[in-house]
Amino acid sequence: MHNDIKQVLYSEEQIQEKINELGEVITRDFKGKNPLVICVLKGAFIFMSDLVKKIDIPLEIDFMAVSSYGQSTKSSGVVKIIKDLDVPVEGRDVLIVEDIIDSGLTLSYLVEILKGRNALSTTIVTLFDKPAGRTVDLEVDYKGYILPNEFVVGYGLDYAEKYRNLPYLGILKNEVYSQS
Ligand SMILES: O=P(O)(O)OC[C@H]1O[C@H](OP(=O)(O)OP(=O)(O)O)[C@H](O)[C@@H]1O
Ligand code: HPA
Ligand SMILES: [Mg+2]
Repeated sequence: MHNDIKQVLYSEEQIQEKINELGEVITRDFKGKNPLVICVLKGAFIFMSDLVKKIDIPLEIDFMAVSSYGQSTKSSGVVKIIKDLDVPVEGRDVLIVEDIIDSGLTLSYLVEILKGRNALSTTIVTLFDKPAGRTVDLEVDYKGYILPNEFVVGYGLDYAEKYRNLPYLGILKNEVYSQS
């Protein structure tokens, strides 16, 4: 285990099991459709790559980079688009792939943008959900694990851009925050 981590919440194996389950359900629910699967960068990049391998229907992928946390453990409340999609979403069934939903601000903003561009449908899949952090109403279609109200890192999630490469999800030691 990394020296800055005080507790592992979900191991690599547990995460893969959950992704297998999510992939099966999504495969069943999207049969006959050709969804555009959107990865919300950066955090969702590992989940996206593991999940699409478990979705057994034709699909296309695209990427959008947004950021609201910066170097902090609290959302700035302002969601910035850093990279937009390459393809139009008009008339498409869109599946948005997110690593974590906390306040809900990032996704409520994204869903509004995609609806404004006339997506046929918008569906959300998140690997982790922190319902206690929510400040806006958001309907989430598929959730992996429900988390306690703690700042977590690993499996794509960062603190100040670090720890994304940890293969598990963990909680940082308190002194890591106080040092920065
Ligand atoms: O529900 P919210 O409170 O909006 O939080 C969730 C969002 O915050 C994180 O992204 P961040 O803005 O840190 O960018 P990153 O993915 O590049 O780390 C995470 O990856 C989600 O996209
Ligand atoms: N960890 C990392 N990034 C995040 C979190 C978290 O707990 N919540 C929202 N973005
Ligand atoms: Mg982040």
